[in-house]
Amino acid sequence: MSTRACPQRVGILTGGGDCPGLNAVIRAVTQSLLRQCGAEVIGIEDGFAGLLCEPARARRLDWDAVSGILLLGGTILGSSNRANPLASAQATALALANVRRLGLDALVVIGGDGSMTIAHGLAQQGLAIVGVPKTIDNDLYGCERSFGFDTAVATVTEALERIQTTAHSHHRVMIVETMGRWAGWIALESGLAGAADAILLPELDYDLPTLARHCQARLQRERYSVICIGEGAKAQGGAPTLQTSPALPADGHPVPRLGGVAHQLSAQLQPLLDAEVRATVLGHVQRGGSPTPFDRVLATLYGNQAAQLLLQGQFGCMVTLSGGQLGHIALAEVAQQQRTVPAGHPLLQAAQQIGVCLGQADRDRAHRPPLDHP
Ligand SMILES: Nc1ncnc2c1ncn2[C@@H]1O[C@H](COP(=O)(O)OP(=O)(O)OP(=O)(O)O)[C@@H](O)[C@H]1O
Ligand SMILES: O=P(O)(O)OC[C@H]1O[C@](O)(CO)[C@@H](O)[C@@H]1O
Ligand SMILES: [Mg+2]
Repeated sequence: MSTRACPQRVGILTGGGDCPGLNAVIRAVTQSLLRQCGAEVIGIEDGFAGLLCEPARARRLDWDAVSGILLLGGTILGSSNRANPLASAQATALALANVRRLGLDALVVIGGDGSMTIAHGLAQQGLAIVGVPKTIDNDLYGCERSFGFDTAVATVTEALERIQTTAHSHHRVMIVETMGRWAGWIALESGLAGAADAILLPELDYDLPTLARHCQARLQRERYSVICIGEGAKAQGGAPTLQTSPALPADGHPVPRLGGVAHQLSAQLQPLLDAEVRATVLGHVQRGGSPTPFDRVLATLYGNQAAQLLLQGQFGCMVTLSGGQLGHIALAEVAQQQRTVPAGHPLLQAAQQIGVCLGQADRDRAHRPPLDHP
């Protein structure tokens, strides 16, 4: 982290997959800077893709530009989860040249782990950067809550509630697949909130016979079952379910595209159960729509905190929430890291203790109720 004089012309971009609350951050950064030091705020369009255009695609953000956007989902600036200024020396040079041409003396990068890795690389080249932790996946190192996660959990929870009633009516086993890449936070929290009988995470490879026994026991008691599975989950000894990605641009960094594990699991489970199995992949609906009140507040706090760091001349860092307190962490610590669900996390313990199947043979069998359980 470094300290310099307070910047007068600040760029802001949104990188990675969009998520609810991006506009709330853009608004808070802009309003805070305009009000506190009259800095000019320049919005870069489509994330790092806009910074890699000749000329860069950017526009000025004033009070009017950010008025009324707090409630809006998505990002008024656009985003890209494919462009990468670190992919080649030419791309890095172009990004740095564009920052100079735009006259920016600092840049706010609102993004996830990939965007923070890029931000760190650019900071190492001398750019004054402050990061803001964005992602529905909640997988950013050093930060206990990224904005967007709460809204995604609310959306998945509502979906699980709806799936419960149709599962009950048709006496089916219903599998609901969430996003989250290699972190199971969305599946875990929404699975608990939406009363899933089994929660399967990328962090805990599931044992198919254990899961089948759990569902079968549940079918005999309740005649239906709901499984919530994170897209990065896999069976013990199996491989993650990947989609074919469209061709990347020449300067792109390949990020595997997940999705479809619910259909794999459905095919694995069906022969083992006495009920029909169905799969629902929730997909991008989890990223859309207006942020929850919690995410509006969190995103506003994060945006304002980013502005305060800029005003203090604190760069090369990302805003954080830790122990419920706002703070910041060096980008060097965040880059190339992911925050997955650790073994023994209190939510895992609680889930297992109340009888939710996590697909783990020994633990779940020890607590499996007898088939004639009332
Ligand atoms: N390990 C990495 N090193 C360098 N660049 C990366 C890395 N991982 C991802 N990127 C690049 O970062 C950009 C955004 O990555 P990614 O799609 O993971 O989004 P993100 O910012 O992490 O947000 P989210 O994961 O919430 O969508 C992409 O351009 C990708 O090429
Ligand atoms: O928009 P795309 O490229 O399909 O990305 C989907 C991925 O982005 C996220 O929504 C956010 O990182 C992941 O949960 C998901 O795997
Ligand atoms: Mg990411």
